[in-house]
Amino acid sequence: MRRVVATGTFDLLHPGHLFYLEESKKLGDELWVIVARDVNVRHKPQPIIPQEQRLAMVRALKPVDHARLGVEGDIFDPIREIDPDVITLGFNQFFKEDDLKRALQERGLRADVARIGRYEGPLASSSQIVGRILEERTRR
Ligand SMILES: Cc1cc2nc3c(=O)[nH]c(=O)nc-3n(C[C@H](O)[C@H](O)[C@H](O)COP(=O)(O)O)c2cc1C
Ligand SMILES: Nc1ncnc2c1ncn2[C@@H]1O[C@H](COP(=O)(O)OP(=O)(O)OP(=O)(O)O)[C@@H](O)[C@H]1O
Repeated sequence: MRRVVATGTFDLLHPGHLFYLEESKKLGDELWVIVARDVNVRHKPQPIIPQEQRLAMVRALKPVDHARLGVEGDIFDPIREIDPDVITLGFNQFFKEDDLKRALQERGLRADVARIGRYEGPLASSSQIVGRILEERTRR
């Protein structure tokens, strides 16, 4: 059984998220998703949707076999528990593949790292959806 781990914030689900998860699932038999905790989203504005609700929506998606919230502390703890064969990074995730590979090796974790491509859609970005709502609903 080949296990794949995908990660992300998944605020305001869109087809780009689905593409990332479908492509991740193709790399193995079982897809595990780690959903970022609100407190750990510091690289962009806080999510609109609360973490438990983001988790519930991700868990309901077809390619997803298991979904859980990440931890607040050491992000390698859930990886140790799941023991995946592959960890996928989305096209715009800030982690560099080589840095993540090195960090895994240093901790004795065997997972490989794969980068998934971009889905090109008119509104396949959480921040663009927020921008569009503000534009459309605040116009006088
Ligand atoms: C290997 C790995 C493990 C992660 N584990 C956690 C975790 O335990 N808790 C958490 O809040 N975020 C964790 N994250 C981070 C997020 O899920 C997400 O990748 C990060 O917030 C960037 O998200 P975005 O580009 O989807 O916004 C992990 C990321 C990676 C690459
Ligand atoms: N259009 C897309 N095509 C492919 N993968 C995507 C796309 N949008 C998001 N992803 C991937 O889905 C995962 C979760 O993404 P995230 O929650 O950061 O959404 P986002 O739409 O990129 O958010 P934001 O617009 O705020 O940066 C990440 O791995 C990300 O790279």
